[in-house]
Amino acid sequence: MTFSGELWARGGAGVYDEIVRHPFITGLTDGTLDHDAFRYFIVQDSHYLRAYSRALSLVAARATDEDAVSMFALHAANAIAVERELHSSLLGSLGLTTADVEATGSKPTTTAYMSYLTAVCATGTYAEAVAAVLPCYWIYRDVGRELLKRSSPDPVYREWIETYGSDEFDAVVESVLAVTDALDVGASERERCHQHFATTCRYEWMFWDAAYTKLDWPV
Ligand SMILES: Cc1ncc(CO)c(N)n1
Ligand SMILES: Cc1ncsc1CCO
Repeated sequence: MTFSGELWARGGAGVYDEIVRHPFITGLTDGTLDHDAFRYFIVQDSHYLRAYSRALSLVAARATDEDAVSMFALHAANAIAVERELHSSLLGSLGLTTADVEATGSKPTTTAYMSYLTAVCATGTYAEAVAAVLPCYWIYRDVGRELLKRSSPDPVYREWIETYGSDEFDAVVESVLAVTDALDVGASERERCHQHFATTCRYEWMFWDAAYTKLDWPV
C-alpha cells in the first residue's frame, strides 16, 4: 500500500465518515445550515488559512527536493490568495467585513489546530510536517467533491463548494499525495506521521463541529 493509503486507512477513513454525516456538512446541501454557523466557520477559516500558509512555508523550507520546495511555497501563497479572494467574497455575501474577522479573533478549536500545525511544522521532520498538513488538502478535496454531487440550494454555500470541489483543487491535492508517497520515512518517524495525520484529521472534524455549536471561550 502507498504511504498515503496507509495514513488514510489508519487515521483518515473513520474520521472522514463522521465528517460527511456531520450536521454542518449535511446542512450545507440540504438547506438546514443557518448562515450564523457558516459565518462562524468563514471567520475562523480566515484565521486558520493565515496560520496554514505559514505552516506550508515551513514545509517548503524543509522539503528535500526543489520541486517540493516550489510546490509548497506556491500553496502557501495560494492559501493567502484564497483567504483574500474567496473569503472577502463570502464575507461580503454574509454581511461581514475583515474588521469583523479581527474583532472576533480565533476561537478555541481554531487556536488549538493552528498551534498544533505550527508546532509540528516547526519542530518535526519534513515527513512529519507533510503528514500534519495533508488532511487539510485531502479532506477538503473529498468533502468538496461529495458536496458538489449533492448540490446546494444556497448560492453562498455553492461558491465555497465549487472552490474545493474543483478540478484545480483536485490537481493540487494529487500533487501533494504524490510527494507524500515519494517520502523516505524511517520506522519511528512513520509512527509519528500516523499520529500527526490522525490528529489533524480529528481537528478537521472539530473545526466544523465548533462552527455548528458556535464554540466559544468559556471565560
Ligand atoms: C480548517 C481548514 N482545513 C483545510 C482547509 C483547506 O485548505 C481549510 N480551508 N480550512
Ligand atoms: C490547501 C489549500 N487550501 C486552500 S488554498 C490551499 C493551497 C493550495 O492551493
